[in-house]
Amino acid sequence: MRPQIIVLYYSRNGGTQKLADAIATGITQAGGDALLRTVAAAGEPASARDLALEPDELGPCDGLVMGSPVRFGHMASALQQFWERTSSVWLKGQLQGKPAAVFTSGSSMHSGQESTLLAMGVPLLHHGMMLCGIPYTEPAIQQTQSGGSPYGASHVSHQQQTKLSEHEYQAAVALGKRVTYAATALKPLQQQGKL
Ligand SMILES: Cc1cc2nc3c(=O)[nH]c(=O)nc-3n(C[C@H](O)[C@H](O)[C@H](O)COP(=O)(O)O)c2cc1C
Repeated sequence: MRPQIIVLYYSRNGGTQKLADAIATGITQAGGDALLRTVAAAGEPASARDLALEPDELGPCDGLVMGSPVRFGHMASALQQFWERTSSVWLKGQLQGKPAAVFTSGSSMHSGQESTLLAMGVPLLHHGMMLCGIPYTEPAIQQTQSGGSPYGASHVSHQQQTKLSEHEYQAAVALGKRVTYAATALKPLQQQGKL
């Protein structure tokens, strides 16, 4: 069976959603199925395109990639609130030993992308997930003049520009592939409870 990878994101203006789509492309190219899911923020309409993720969908997945806009150097509260609904998943260890990765969109350089990426990894580590970054052997990480980092995929949106640069796109595709290959490789050990 093809690895089922959840791409969970929140996006108000579309930049983070563009990264989610590039990551989904990488997942598909690596032989997996990308399940694009979102969360609704209080006072905002639900996504017209992707379903809202419910915690009970986490158990069957083989990996998860999570993305958020930068919100004062941190992830959006809608995503934090989602993780606060996952205690039963955590108690059963349903994400333990599965690969994960993170991505973000922020309006300018040096204004919180790295702190947001690192903060998003924290709940995933609490769930026992195996966090993947993007290695420096990926040319886009070496060459980018905007987003893309060893901590995860990213986009610099400057005045709400949602179009990804070529390097941002390539880094996001590479991250989707890496999580999918990791899910394929880890699944036997994960199912035996060795991770
Ligand atoms: C409340 C708020 C706080 C924000 N804080 C930051 C920030 O700390 N650093 C930054 O680069 N952008 C910040 N932004 C801008 C968004 O992160 C940026 O526009 C992002 O690309 C939006 O992603 P989206 O297109 O997926 O909605 C903030 C935006 C809002 C509304």
